[in-house]
Amino acid sequence: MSNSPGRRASFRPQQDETLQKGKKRSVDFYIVSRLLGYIKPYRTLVAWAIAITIAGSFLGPLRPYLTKIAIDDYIAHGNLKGLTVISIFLAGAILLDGIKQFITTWMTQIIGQKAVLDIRMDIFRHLQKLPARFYDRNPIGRLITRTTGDVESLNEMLSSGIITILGDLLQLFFIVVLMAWIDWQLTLIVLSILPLMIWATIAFKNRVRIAFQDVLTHQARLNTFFQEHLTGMSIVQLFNREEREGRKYASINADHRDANIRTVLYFSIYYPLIETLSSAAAGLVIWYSGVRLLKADLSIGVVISFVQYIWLFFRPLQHLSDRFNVIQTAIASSDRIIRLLDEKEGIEEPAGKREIECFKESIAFKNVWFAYESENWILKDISFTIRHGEKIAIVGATGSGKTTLINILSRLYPFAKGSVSIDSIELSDIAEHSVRKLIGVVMQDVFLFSGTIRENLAFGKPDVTDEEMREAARIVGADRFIDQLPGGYQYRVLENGTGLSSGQKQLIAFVRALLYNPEILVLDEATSSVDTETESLIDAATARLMSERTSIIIAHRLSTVQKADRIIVLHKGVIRESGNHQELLAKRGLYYKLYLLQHPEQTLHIGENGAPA
Ligand SMILES: Nc1ncnc2c1ncn2[C@@H]1O[C@H](COP(=O)(O)OP(=O)(O)OP(=O)(O)O)[C@@H](O)[C@H]1O
Repeated sequence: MSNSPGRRASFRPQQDETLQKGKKRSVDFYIVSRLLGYIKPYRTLVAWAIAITIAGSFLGPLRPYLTKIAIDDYIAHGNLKGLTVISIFLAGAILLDGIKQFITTWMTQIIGQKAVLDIRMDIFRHLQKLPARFYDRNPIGRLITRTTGDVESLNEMLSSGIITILGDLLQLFFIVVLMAWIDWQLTLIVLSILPLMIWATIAFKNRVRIAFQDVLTHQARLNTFFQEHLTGMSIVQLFNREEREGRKYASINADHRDANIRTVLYFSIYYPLIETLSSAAAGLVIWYSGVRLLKADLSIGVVISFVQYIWLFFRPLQHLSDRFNVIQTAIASSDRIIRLLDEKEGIEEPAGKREIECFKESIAFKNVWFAYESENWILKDISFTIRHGEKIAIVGATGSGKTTLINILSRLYPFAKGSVSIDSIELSDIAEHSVRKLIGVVMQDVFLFSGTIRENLAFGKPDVTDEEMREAARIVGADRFIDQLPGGYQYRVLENGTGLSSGQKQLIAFVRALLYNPEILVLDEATSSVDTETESLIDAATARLMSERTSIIIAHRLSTVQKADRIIVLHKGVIRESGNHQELLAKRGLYYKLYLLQHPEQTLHIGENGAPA
């Protein structure tokens, strides 16, 4: 029946497909227009490359035609002078064609490299603006693939794609015109193969496009896994996971290989097929030429020129399918790159944000609620005030939300409900860079870049003088160990501070923070234990860093906690207690329990009333 459910259902995919196609076309158009934006600065170079390609595209097709004239008009009539002249023309055409190829290759490569440099810069600048939330969702390996594999395939299109396609199309046009000019019947034989070839090319193109996308997806997975395991190699080794991680890698690697093999399979079918079709065309031309030669209806020059034309004709055709491939892959890559560049979440700061030059009065959290994911509240109804010059310690069990509190204050994550203000100005109304200038954060895990100690210390203040740097290192107490390093301040730190102890890295982070000289210091104290000497060094350094500065410290060590003007006790995202060390001990509440848990040896020193003896 015509209106059976099955029949009706069959309409849907078709409609969807049409919609999809329409959407895809507009997406492709959008991508192309964005890419053109990157080419625009080099339009003069592009114009030259196009002009030279157009001007030189007849040189290749001219060669068989000149060969035909040489044979039929001069060799056949024993005209040596004519033969010499035509040979000079032929040599000139070959030479000019070579020069044209050199110039266009050189120019298109330059255009590609320049545009790709701009794209890479845009990606990097954009990544620097993206918020922490974005990095929670996107594995580093995938992002690395954007600036390597994806940018590379884009480079291939920009440098060898479009202009070469134009050259190939023009060459095909001239070849067909010259062939038809010489002999239309033989031309029809050559063209008769074309439908088959176009069909094979389209079928190949579609399959290879999908397969290439698959390869890139697997490539990103491979990179993510590889990058993650290189970073965490010591954990892999310490937990004896080499074998199992090796197996996991083998599986991802095998998927990548299979995806590649699929593309190779299509190529290994397509190229011999095209070869066979071209040979079939050549065979047909030779057979038909033979028939006409026997009837003395054709000259030998025509036959030789056509044999040359067949190879000239099918080569650009083959090139074209290659180029379309490059373009398809590059469009898929561009789509991913442009989607990344269009990622606007949290990066567009509306104009008119306030600048704060200095911190005068207080930081106030009022009924702040925060969740990393939907309604899974990590901070619940947090309210507290920090006055200028106060030193606040935040304590609480692991996972209670201490770091999250700091993440909110330094605007790494936006909060959902409530208000956070600095000097009565809403945090969200202050320009991001102004907040970050005001607040200096020392993270628990110190991150150092590969480079010299000096470069790492000057990260927040690039124009720092040697004297200032030495003075800051002296204040923090880092000068002694830095001086003992080979090369001192010029000592090269390896990636992420490898080669330095965790205590040394802490001290470097302190000097870096001191040089940045923020009005509000936020310090996530390291939990890893260091030897007693370094401990006392870090203790003293912390005290110096905090002195005469509003400080908020996630405190793990008793000495820091005791020195704080006020301690905020967090428990499962809620402020449970607040007060100074003695007040909180006297309360015998959560702080008291935490304190005893971390410092059982201190029990004896606590008097009956809860105050330290
Ligand atoms: N980027 C994130 N995405 C999702 N959840 C997160 C993220 N960072 C932290 N969390 C979750 O938020 C909660 C609070 O984490 P937070 O790092 O603030 O705790 P903390 O008190 O600083 O702990 P610790 O003392 O162990 O450093 C934890 O349950 C943690 O799993």
